[in-house]
Amino acid sequence: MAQDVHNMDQAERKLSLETATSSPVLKAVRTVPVEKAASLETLIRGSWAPNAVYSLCRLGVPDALSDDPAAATSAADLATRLQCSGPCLLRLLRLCAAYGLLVEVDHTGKDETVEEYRAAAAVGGGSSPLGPGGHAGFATRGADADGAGSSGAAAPAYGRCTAAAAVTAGPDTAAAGGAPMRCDGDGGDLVMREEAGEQLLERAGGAGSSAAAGCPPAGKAPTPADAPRRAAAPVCRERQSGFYLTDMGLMLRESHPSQMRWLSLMLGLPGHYLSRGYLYDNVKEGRMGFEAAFGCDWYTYVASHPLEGTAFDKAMTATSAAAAQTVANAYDFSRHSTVVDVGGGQGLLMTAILHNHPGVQRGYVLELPNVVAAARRLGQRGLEKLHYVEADFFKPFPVSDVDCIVMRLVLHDWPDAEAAALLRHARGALASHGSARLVVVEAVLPELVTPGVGPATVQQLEFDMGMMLMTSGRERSLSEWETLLASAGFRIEAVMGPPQVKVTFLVAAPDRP
Ligand SMILES: C[S@@+](CC[C@H](N)C(=O)[O-])C[C@H]1O[C@@H](n2cnc3c(N)ncnc32)[C@H](O)[C@@H]1O
Repeated sequence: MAQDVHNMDQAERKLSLETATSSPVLKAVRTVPVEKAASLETLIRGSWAPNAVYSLCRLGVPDALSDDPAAATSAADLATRLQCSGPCLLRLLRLCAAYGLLVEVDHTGKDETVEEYRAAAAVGGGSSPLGPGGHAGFATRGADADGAGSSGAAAPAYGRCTAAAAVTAGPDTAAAGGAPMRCDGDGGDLVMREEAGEQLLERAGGAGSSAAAGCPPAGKAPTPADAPRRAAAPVCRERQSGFYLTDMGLMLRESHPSQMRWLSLMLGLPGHYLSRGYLYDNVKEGRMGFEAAFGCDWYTYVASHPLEGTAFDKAMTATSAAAAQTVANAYDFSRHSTVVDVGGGQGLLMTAILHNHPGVQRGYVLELPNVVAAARRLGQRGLEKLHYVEADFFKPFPVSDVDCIVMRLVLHDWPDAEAAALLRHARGALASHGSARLVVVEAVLPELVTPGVGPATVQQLEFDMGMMLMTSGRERSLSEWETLLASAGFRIEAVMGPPQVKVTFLVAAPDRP
């Protein structure tokens, strides 16, 4: 009979795997070390990071949270300001704090350690009032050491939790949908634990300690005399004063020049997030996952979804910032008089080219009408040479006799047939003199993926999945780039740039100028 591996501990699982592999029936099956199962589980579960950061940004946490540890805020206070669920926000903040990059918990307060809590509880005659885990950010001020604030506020009734529910969360917690504590008041030892974002005070066994821990027996209403006892066992005190933003978290603020917030919004909004659920359909049917999910292509979709459209355009700009300088510095655009950035987004790369190469006389950004409108609203002051041109790059370009065409992260959006069509239009727009060039800035995949490829290659392969799902596009190896470019009349002259994701660039010349 099949064993239930979910209920086995690691040793049992290993044994079971070994038994299975020594069985004559299964002898072809290799022994799999248990650690590999753990790695596989990690891979399967994946990371919550994109969704967590997206939610953080969408809620407005980076703008509401201080970056000063001294001004750390409880989740409950923050939730009140942001009008969201305190317990849920607490859990989200804890996860982000665990990721260790965006948010930290202030540990500098004077609050007691777990041991001190236990000692305090023992002095008061109770045991283990604090359950596993801290409870940072809960506004549990009802039982400060001096007893102040442990009001006999109307106790919410939770099952058998009656009188002692007077040990409630502070007033701000309630406003934030916070966590009143519950307790069984029938004489067992009391421990706190967390469940569904709430702190629970519950009976762990033993007798007679509940009152000492602050809970009168069930059915007995709290009396003023209960207050000092609650104070003696400080089950309700915050251990940590709250959360604050790290330097990296600061970059997620709306006003931060890096604009990285938009990348997290783009990746967390339905267009990107839901289409991942269609990976199977994409592979099974060869049909673009995005279209299976939304019934249209990505660019049609963003034209009628302004938040996603804006997030996409700004995310492109945000992730282009470093690359724009790299590209503008690494290739000598000053050899050309007219440069066109096809699908150039909001014009960041063209701006860098014009700044770095005063010899360039005119810079054009060819883009879809909605992107051009948004880019014009942004405005690039002092750049008279920069022109935004509405265009559909699947039609002949509205510019001609161009010295240099640059395309960054445009061709990877499209399958070979469309990419070749686009390239033919580019070929048609280039001047016929011998120095006209096409500069393609894209990732270059290895020809062969060997074991132990580095994180940059893994990232490229992940981008490849994204392209497949979102636009039927693809990342390409050098030989694939050669074939594609040749099909539109170009030959690669040079492969330049650091071997990093998306900043390798291919300089191509028309094969018959
Ligand atoms: C992946 S983004 C790259 C943007 C920019 N080159 C960069 O590096 O940040 C592709 C760009 O192609 C533009 N685009 C898509 N379809 C287009 C079309 N048919 N005609 C013109 N531009 C188009 C999109 O608006 C988008 O800005």
